[in-house]
Amino acid sequence: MSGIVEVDGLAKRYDGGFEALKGVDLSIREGEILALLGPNGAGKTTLISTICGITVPTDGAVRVGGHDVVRDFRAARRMIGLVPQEINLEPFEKVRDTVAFSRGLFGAPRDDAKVAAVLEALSLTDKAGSQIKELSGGMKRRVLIAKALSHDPKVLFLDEPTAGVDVELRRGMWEVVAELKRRGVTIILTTHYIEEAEAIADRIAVISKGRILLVEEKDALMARMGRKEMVLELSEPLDALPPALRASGLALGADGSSLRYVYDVHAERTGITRLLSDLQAAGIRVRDVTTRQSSLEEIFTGLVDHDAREAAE
Ligand SMILES: Nc1ncnc2c1ncn2[C@@H]1O[C@H](COP(=O)(O)OP(=O)(O)OP(=O)(O)O)[C@@H](O)[C@H]1O
Repeated sequence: MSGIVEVDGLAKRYDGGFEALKGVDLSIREGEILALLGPNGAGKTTLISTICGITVPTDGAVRVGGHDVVRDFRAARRMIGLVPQEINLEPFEKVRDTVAFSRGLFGAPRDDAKVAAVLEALSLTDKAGSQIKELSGGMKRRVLIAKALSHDPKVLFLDEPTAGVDVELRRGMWEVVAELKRRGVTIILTTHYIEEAEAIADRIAVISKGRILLVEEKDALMARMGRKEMVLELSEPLDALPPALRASGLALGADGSSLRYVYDVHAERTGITRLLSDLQAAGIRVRDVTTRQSSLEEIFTGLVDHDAREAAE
């Protein structure tokens, strides 16, 4: 089944020779929330603006709802809403008017009920008659989304929707995104905040240096992350692991003063109880125990670092 957005072999070389995208393939499913994670300069904005038909690719193609974004720009663009990172609103304009104006830009006929419905979806009904300058930062961001939704797009792109906002506003924005998904909008968001991807995305794509390194269901990724590492600091260092403990999955640290055990937190049996009694039986005394969970952050950093090392070789 083809996705609502199909990206095939997309490449972008800017004037001056810099290759911002090096053959990106991506299929975005209707109704999903896809988070695009990547370090600065990875190509996130270039990818989004190429999908939106604002940047012209050097190679490859993008189809949105079956329309080629270059050859059939207008039809493709009508299906897309784009929320920029910067707040670029006219301070004296009224909320209702700015949303209605955006709709007009797409050649959509005037439709007050539609504008009212969009404002309602973003909890801006009370502010419809307010001037932009009267709004808080969080409300202004919601107005940007309302403008992007004014022509009823099927796919919404959010470029860093919560960059530089406080935790409370960020959570408010996540609720807005969840509500839009419930209303059937497909959402692609770029973010630097890994916990943001963790909180709201159905799938996660990691991009680095113009290439997609991974696209995976968040739940599958979380299951992969469901591994924990337990470190046992020993009262007395060991020269080697006693034979009775060799099959236990324990690894002795380089200086012999700690043991490491990796287990799956979701497993019915983690093996910890057994391990502790085996240690006691072997006469090994433990001074301290710490556990740590591998996080999406580590998976992400590991992927990007590995990519950087390969590039350097
Ligand atoms: N118009 C341009 N001309 C030349 N190079 C460009 C142009 N626009 C972007 N680049 C370069 O392409 C690379 C990718 O930029 P892009 O903005 O797509 O990255 P990004 O992942 O969105 O980064 P950030 O998270 O910092 O916004 C960067 O190295 C950038 O300097």
